[in-house]
Amino acid sequence: MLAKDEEIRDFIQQHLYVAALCDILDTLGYRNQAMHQRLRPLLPDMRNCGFVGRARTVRWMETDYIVESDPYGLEIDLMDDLRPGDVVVHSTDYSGTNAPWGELMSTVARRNGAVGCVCDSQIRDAVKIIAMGFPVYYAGIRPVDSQGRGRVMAYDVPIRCGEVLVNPGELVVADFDGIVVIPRAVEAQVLTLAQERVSKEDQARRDLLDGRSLREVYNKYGVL
Ligand SMILES: O=C([O-])CC(=O)C(=O)O
Ligand SMILES: [Mg+2]
Repeated sequence: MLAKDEEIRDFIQQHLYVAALCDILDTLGYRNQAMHQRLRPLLPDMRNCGFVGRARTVRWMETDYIVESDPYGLEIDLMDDLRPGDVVVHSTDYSGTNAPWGELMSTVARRNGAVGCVCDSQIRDAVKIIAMGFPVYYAGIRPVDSQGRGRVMAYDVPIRCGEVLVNPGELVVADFDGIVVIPRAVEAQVLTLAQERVSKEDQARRDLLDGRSLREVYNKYGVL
């Protein structure tokens, strides 16, 4: 991530959360930016299971053969090309035939500075990834290698993951509630509006604890 991106990441981590970002995207007409609820965090610490980073997208294709000359192909090239602040985002594997993410992928990703992975497919080496503390969101756990089952057709291309179209470089924010993808065109606007939203929620919470009715508080701040 660039210095500016590091500031964005710190700002989101300190002040925002996924639900607030989703509400702001709703108001801007982007109502389908939250990934499907099948994608859940692997890390058991619900306060520290997420991440903020930029999408490195991976488009998979199911296969039933091994390419003997280079069984992993572009999958290896992408991993070696990861940079600080990246989030690896794998396209959906509805059949769940393949586990492209595991402990070694987590190891190289972290070493290269990547902050997380969304694998809308299977993962393996789950206990070892938890021990490492690398944030992964996954659709299932299954101990089968990708070799001969799936192949990366391209990376850094638009993909579908968790029923959301993800473009390379888009901001991906994950916490215990789930994962949201913020389109580039509205990124700055979303961050500003989400901050206002959070401060309204803070005021609403205070008023509720002071004994005001939900109707009164909702009428005053317009947030829920
Ligand atoms: O082999 C794979 O693709 C996944 C895996 O086990 C690892 O990353 O350690
Ligand atoms: Mg492994």
